Amino acid sequence: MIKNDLFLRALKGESVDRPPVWMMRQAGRYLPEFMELRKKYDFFTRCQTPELASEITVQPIRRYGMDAAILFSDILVIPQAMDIEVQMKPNFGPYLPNPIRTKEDLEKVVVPNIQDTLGYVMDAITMTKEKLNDEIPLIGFAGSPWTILCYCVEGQGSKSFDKARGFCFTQPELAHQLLQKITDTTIAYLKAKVKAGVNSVQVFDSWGGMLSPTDYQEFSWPYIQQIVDALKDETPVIVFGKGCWFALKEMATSGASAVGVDWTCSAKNARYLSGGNITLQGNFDPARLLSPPEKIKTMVHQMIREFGKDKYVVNLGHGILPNIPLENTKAFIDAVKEYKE
Ligand SMILES: Cc1c2[nH]c(c1CCC(=O)O)Cc1[nH]c(c(CCC(=O)O)c1C)Cc1[nH]c(c(CCC(=O)O)c1C)Cc1[nH]c(c(C)c1CCC(=O)O)C2
Repeated sequence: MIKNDLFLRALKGESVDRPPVWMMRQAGRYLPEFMELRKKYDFFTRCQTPELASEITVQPIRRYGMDAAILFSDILVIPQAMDIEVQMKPNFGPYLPNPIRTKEDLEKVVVPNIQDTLGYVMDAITMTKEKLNDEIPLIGFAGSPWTILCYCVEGQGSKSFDKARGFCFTQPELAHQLLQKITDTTIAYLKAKVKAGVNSVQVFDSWGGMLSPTDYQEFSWPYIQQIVDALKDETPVIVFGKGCWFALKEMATSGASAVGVDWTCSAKNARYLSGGNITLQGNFDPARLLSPPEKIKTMVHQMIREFGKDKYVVNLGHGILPNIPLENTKAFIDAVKEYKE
């Protein structure tokens, strides 16, 4: 039994005294204690060593006391497990030297055995659960199949993922085959995470907003729906799509427990588009955390009033930026804890 279950109650839609709070990318580069470990170990060593991954996961909790922890890992461990080489290059980001562009490339992509390839993630979950000692829930995550395809085809990060989108329109059959392989792997992966002890999972469709609303319905949404269908009876599922306000209705009626929104969609509009009944999560502009702490508190209280304290999880609209002062993050979290109707 988890002592602080605010987050899980909000996902169930129960009434709470104040909404729960966590931050996307809360285990990250804005924390000096994270930067210390980053000096000593490269990115995938940090992901693959359960002692390090679990330590990094609890670092922000120790400092700020969020209402949920998110396991330190990356969405790109999935392509890695599928035999696609992924490097994390300093000052560059993800780099996949052999991107998937042809039928031959696709044939080499495997749907792996999860325990053999990603067993280290399950070990990190076990170790993190011990460290958290049932104080707060632990969130597991995966990228959406479309967002993973973006990296697999583009071979690196991009502002618009032109090659990935081009692949879908020039070779749609291959695109669907790749999306299905990623989906099958992701479902098995998330089920293993639940078995290992995570209390909820979030699907990050970080690049869903690169697609037109019509193409989203072909290349992204059906695969996320498969994941929700496969997981929803085992754990609460959160679907977050960056720039995907147009899909809020599908998301809200998919069987997911909550839907994440970014800051380009107002609370009012998000409630309207999602039908008004589902738990929403978001959507503070990450750059707003550069405001003075007192201002942050005012803005957070305003945001809670706009979303309403119930059926709401306070979060950023995307990941925290590396240059956010520590006291500003503290102001964000404290503002939620101090909130009173
Ligand atoms: C698109 C995406 C990726 N990874 C992720 C996404 C989806 C969420 C989002 O859109 O922000 C998800 C992710 N990546 C990481 C987490 C950890 C858990 C958390 O605190 O939220 C999560 C949930 C750690 C990480 N993943 C990465 C870092 C920074 C690199 C480092 O620590 O050396 C961290 C803390 C590396 C990464 N990983 C990825 C990129 C583009 C980069 C490099 C860009 C950058 O530097 O920010 C891919």
